[in-house]
Amino acid sequence: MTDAPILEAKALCKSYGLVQVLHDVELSIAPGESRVVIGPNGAGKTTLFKCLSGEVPSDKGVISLEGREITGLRGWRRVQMGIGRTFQVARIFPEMTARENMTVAVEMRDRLARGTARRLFSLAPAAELRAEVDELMSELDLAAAADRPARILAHGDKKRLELAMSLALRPTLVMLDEPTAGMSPADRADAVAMIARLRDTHGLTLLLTEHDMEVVFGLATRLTVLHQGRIIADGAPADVRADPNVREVYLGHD
Ligand SMILES: Nc1ncnc2c1ncn2[C@@H]1O[C@H](COP(=O)(O)OP(=O)(O)OP(=O)(O)O)[C@@H](O)[C@H]1O
Repeated sequence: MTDAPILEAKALCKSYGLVQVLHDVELSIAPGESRVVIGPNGAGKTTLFKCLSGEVPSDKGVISLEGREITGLRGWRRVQMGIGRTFQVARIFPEMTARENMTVAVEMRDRLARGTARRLFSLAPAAELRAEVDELMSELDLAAAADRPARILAHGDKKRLELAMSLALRPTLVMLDEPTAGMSPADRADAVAMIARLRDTHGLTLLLTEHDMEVVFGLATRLTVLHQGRIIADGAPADVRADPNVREVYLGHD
């Protein structure tokens, strides 16, 4: 692991109207880290993700990806540069089958790489792309759901499909916004094991938000605590867990 950060945010600020949601947020994520951002509801975690991924513009501050400034870049450019993202509610194409969803993602990655993204999609990609779709679907336990419309998939299948689609874009950093939200405890444990396995096999750096403490401490190599839009702690999970200030505003409520 080198010390040069994959993702860095400096003095990041964001307001919605008159309400300032992020105050001078500083974040530095090293390659191979699994960083989990925790904090009470409304702390600004999703807003931070949106600013980092380019879904909303930040008002002030600088964001860099592998040393290159990305602050003003649109979301799709950041995806192209290696940021993958999943959402609290899975964003998939509901009327297409799981396999068609995957095909769109794999084809898009291939077309962006070859500069042919504007051509019409046929959903009949080359054999090697079809093989890649099959491989990713079986890696994420989606083979049985492949030919079902995405809208009727079970909750966990939808979340895994969205994750598989983001992996199809071959990201270096994957941002997961509450990846186990709405799951049963058993499904949560499976999701943690799968995320850890994917991280290791694909060599991913992870940035997550999560409320479930078993998930947090099961995945985090480093924790950042956000409270009212400010970072109040950042460090090794055991140190953050023991921090009296963190216990006061968040962890002590468990
Ligand atoms: N589009 C928006 N317009 C106005 N205010 C917003 C908007 N999005 C979020 N907010 C406000 O910004 C604050 C931070 O919200 P955000 O969703 O980032 O918090 P969070 O830490 O992700 O919360 P949760 O854990 O509940 O998902 C909240 O007070 C929220 O009401």
